[in-house]
Amino acid sequence: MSGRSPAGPAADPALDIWRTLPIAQQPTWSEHPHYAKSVSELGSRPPLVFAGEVDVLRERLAEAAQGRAFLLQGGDCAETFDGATADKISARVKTILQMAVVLTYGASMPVIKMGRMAGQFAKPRSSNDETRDGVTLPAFRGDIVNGYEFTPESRAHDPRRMVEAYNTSSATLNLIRAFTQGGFADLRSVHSWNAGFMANPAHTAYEQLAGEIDRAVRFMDACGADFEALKRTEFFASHEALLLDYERALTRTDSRTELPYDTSGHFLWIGERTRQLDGAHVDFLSRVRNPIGVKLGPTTSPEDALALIDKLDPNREPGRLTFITRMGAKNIREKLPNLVEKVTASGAQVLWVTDPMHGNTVTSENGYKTRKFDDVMDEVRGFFEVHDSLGTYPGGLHVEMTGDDVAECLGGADPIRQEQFDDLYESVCDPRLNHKQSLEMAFLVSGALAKRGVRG
Ligand SMILES: O=C[C@H](O)[C@H](O)COP(=O)(O)O
Ligand SMILES: C=C(OP(=O)(O)O)C(=O)O
Ligand SMILES: [Mn+2]
Repeated sequence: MSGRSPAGPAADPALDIWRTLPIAQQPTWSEHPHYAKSVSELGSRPPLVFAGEVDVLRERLAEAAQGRAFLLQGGDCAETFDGATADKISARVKTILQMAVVLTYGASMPVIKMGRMAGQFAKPRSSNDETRDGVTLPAFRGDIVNGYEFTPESRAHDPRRMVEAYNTSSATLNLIRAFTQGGFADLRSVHSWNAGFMANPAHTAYEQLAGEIDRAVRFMDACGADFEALKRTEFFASHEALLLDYERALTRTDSRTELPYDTSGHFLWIGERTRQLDGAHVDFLSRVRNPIGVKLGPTTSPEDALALIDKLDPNREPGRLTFITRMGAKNIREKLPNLVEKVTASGAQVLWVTDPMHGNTVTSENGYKTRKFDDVMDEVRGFFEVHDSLGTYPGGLHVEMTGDDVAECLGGADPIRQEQFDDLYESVCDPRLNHKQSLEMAFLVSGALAKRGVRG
């Protein structure tokens, strides 16, 4: 792969300007005895991704920004060290590949496959603390910062966890690369996995679409399509670039271009809670060459969006900037049009993606953080409606999902009920769509994409 990065963090002093700016949602560990050693250890480790791969992704996202590809980005809210098992990783990759086949058929265009994987370990929180039975401890901020177990030892912020996050990301990425490059991703096998979903009587509504995909695959086979080439697929890694100690230490100068790339993942996004225009996150990410996403919640003004474009994509380069809107089903039809209109009128060509999860979180009657499948789908429909009415392109889907049979989100055709939460709720942060709910969403979105038709 081209784009080797020399060892050691990039030396450019501009990459440290963020240290002088207001910064939200960081651990308190700079005085920790292992802080300096952990950061320097990360700085000497090999990059997790290569600059050349990052450039390929930027080109793919540029296609999507121009209406010629669709982004599917999915994975855990919070990956965990214990959850990095072969079974769980492969189930998640498999589910994303299954969803992608269904979406590719509906969209009649390439689907860019991206995991919230191999680095999604840091969590912004609403509160610094958590209280249980009268005991207050620091909130869980993701395995890269502290442990989920509710004890003072586990909840203490420990910088050595950054090195463990790197090692876990490396193992995860190694397995993802093996799966997606080693024959596992063969289009025919991926399609055949969907037969399991279709065998469930709850899913008969999707029979026609599944039948059409089946005939299309058999038609390609009969025509002698080069299935050798379809045995491999591109798969990109992404996470929220929240923990700037980690991101900075993994930023390297690309030997081809002499430009800085954050080699912790191909695509990095700035969260809703850390997108302050004069804050550390926007500054740091403005200085790396990776494609960048920004989450936009319902309070985002068009002026905010335009200022973010000026800072993060001053050259108006398609593929550089993705806006991931997470408005909530109740808000999207009211709030999104103005943003899209003003951004489009400015001449910027960002990629618009919907995150239908984070604006739709509620607490179930029995006390679990959950989301209703119907609300999630309503936001997706609203996203399509808004873009259709403005003549702009709804370019992707960002979801919290797993390949496992968990019960965390309510509803779906084979409905999850809150009574199942006690036994099957596994997430350490936000509720994810389970395997079946994820596939169901893919069928529904595929139908919506097919209805739009290919618009040149
Ligand atoms: O994933 C997103 C945030 O980290 C999460 O929704 C915050 O959750 P909290 O409100 O429970 O802190
Ligand atoms: C923290 C997240 O989202 P947001 O920044 O949109 O709240 C997330 O994607 O898990
Ligand atoms: Mn989340």
